[in-house]
Amino acid sequence: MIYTCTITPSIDYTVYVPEFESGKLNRSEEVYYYPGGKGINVSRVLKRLGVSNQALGYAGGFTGHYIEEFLKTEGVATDFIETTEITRINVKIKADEETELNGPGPKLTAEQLAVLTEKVRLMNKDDWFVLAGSLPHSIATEYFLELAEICQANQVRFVLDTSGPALESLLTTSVFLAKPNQQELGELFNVEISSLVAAYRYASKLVAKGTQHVIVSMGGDGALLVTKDIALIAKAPQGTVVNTVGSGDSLVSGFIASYAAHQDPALAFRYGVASGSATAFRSDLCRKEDVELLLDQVEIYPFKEKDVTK
Ligand SMILES: Nc1ncnc2c1ncn2[C@@H]1O[C@H](COP(=O)(O)OP(=O)(O)OP(=O)(O)O)[C@@H](O)[C@H]1O
Ligand SMILES: O=P(O)(O)OC[C@@]1(O)O[C@H](CO)[C@@H](O)[C@@H]1O
Repeated sequence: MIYTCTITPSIDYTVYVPEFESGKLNRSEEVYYYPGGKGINVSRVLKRLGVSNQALGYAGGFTGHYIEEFLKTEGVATDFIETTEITRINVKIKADEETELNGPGPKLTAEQLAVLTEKVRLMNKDDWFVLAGSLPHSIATEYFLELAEICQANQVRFVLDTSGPALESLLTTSVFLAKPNQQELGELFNVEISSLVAAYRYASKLVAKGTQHVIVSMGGDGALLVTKDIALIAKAPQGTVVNTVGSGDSLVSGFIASYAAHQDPALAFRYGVASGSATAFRSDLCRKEDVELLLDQVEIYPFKEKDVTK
């Protein structure tokens, strides 16, 4: 089974406005209330790609209830641990530019954290554990390290799509897939990554530390996959961008869905990039038919440092 885990879910209140002026009253006639948070997006896309999975994490209050009901109507299995705190609402403003306002994550008790640990303990070598989204600063990094170590001991495939201080420590454990975007990769090393060569060099450092597959996503420029055996660049398909929120999560879902079926990282990379772009071209997350239409438009070629000028 594939388990996703979102410590900090959200409702993504997504508003489209022709123009957005900060400091003024802006009115929108098109709004959506999507269940969000990175692990939840991974779950929703996996389900759309025909891969059954279960969404774990924490949810509470009327917003948490809304998320659970929404996922139920889409056929996504959930097993959230209830919080007394209301799950956050993240605001996504779609105007000429995309502006986001994300709320803080929940404050969790030791008992609530222990419930998740016990769920992870029950996973085995046929399972995947996808830890995605921000990890509240109030939770010690050691807690997440313990989850990673349990995965390692039980040969659970551990996928990481998070940012912040815990990420660096977690990347010293046995990670199956990490998907930082360019900025997140830079933050890990305290550098700005502005070229493919730099992305390759820093991704290689993560591979050297033990991460099996590193995908550096680069928005409309595509993505880079580095493993100990291969380095591939994917150019993203062209299209009309509607809403890029969740495109990185869709990349992760597409990679996992294809890898679980074929165990071929290059194939999975193509499927992942097509999934990411298919989401960028929709208001909500991608559907399987969108992904399959884009597959042939993803150009993939080997990365060779000497051939790359930027
Ligand atoms: N403008 C775009 N045009 C085409 N494809 C895009 C565009 N933006 C994103 N994508 C696709 O989605 C993938 C992931 O995008 P990105 O690097 O923005 O992820 P991210 O920063 O993790 O996003 P998020 O956190 O919103 O999920 C890219 O590798 C690409 O395939
Ligand atoms: O605040 P975090 O946890 O870093 O990111 C949360 C979030 O921006 O990420 C998803 C898109 O990737 C959205 O659904 C959600 O609102």
